[in-house]
Amino acid sequence: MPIQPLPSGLPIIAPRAKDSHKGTYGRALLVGGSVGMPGSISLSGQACLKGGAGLVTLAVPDAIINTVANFEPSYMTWALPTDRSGHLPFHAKTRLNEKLQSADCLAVGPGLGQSRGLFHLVGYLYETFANPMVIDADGLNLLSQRDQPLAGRAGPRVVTPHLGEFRRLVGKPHLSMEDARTLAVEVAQQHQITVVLKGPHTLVTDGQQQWHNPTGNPGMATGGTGDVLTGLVTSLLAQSLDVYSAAVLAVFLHGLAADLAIRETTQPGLTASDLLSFVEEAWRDYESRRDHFSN
Ligand SMILES: NC(=O)C1=CN([C@@H]2O[C@H](COP(=O)(O)OP(=O)(O)OC[C@H]3O[C@@H](n4cnc5c(N)ncnc54)[C@H](O)[C@@H]3O)[C@@H](O)[C@H]2O)[C@@H](O)CC1
Ligand SMILES: Nc1ncnc2c1ncn2[C@@H]1O[C@H](COP(=O)(O)OP(=O)(O)O)[C@@H](O)[C@H]1O
Ligand SMILES: [Mg+2]
Repeated sequence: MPIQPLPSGLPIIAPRAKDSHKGTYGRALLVGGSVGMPGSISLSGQACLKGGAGLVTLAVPDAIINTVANFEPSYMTWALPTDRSGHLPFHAKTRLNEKLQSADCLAVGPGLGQSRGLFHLVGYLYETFANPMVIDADGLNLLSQRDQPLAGRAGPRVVTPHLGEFRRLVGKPHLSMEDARTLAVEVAQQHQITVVLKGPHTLVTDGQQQWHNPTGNPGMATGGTGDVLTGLVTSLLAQSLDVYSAAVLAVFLHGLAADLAIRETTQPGLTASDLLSFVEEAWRDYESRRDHFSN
């Protein structure tokens, strides 16, 4: 089959400069995890590495730090306190602040769980972190509990809800996917953020532009695939893409990885870990199509 061009509107990343080093590709900090959910933040961290970030640090409750560290030697970990319910307490922000100062970008949410302390912690990060930030999963559920969930951002923001999370964010429990896609554009425009409304043909919008993703398949309907996407978006933010471009390219590569994966696995058999291992194939496909049509 002839090589297909990349879809128009897809961000094109230049090949790596020969003299580049890990500092060139950014420092990403990911906050998440709780007792019982160490896996999701690890999936995000591994995806952040596979996406090409230079340095990846996972800030997690100290009760799960050994488990999280044992999943993957290539990221660093940063221990935060654990409260009696197995979550990060609000006062974790003191130790978190030490790492936030050197973070080029931040992701918050995978496996975080929910508590009063976390409600305040996530709101604090949303309103004070000046660099780009991705909010996913319980990070979104916690923002949803605020009077004005998406108001007061301190820097560029990407939110990555599935339909259930989007319904909570906008306070409309019965919203259809079709109406959610329309409302997502309005929400993005109102708050000047990027919204990634996940599902078949994920929508990415910053209120002005829209991307309807052509890649992906129902094999992705399995726990943890969204956590992988969070890591990929964060990775591209670390590499200095703007929030909209980072979201579009991450969503495209994520779906492409799944499309390549099911040639070798099956849709029912696809796991989030399999998806991770096909991110490299997705990069290879992207680079070969980019290079083929670059002249
Ligand atoms: N390995 C792990 O530790 C995993 C942990 N996870 C964490 O579990 C926590 C809860 O995440 P959930 O997504 O399960 O939370 P939700 O409370 O949003 O549960 C999902 C539910 O929402 C409903 N829903 C409606 N429309 C949907 C749509 N389009 N896509 C998906 N669900 C839809 C479904 O009925 C589904 O049962 C998060 O912190 C998340 O990061 C999950 O990511 C799964 C993997
Ligand atoms: N039927 C489908 N077709 C294409 N992509 C899908 C389908 N179902 C789920 N996905 C994708 O899988 C991911 C699921 O994310 P999410 O629901 O947050 O999972 P989790 O929280 O378990 O990690 C999203 O990127 C979504 O677009
Ligand atoms: Mg999710």
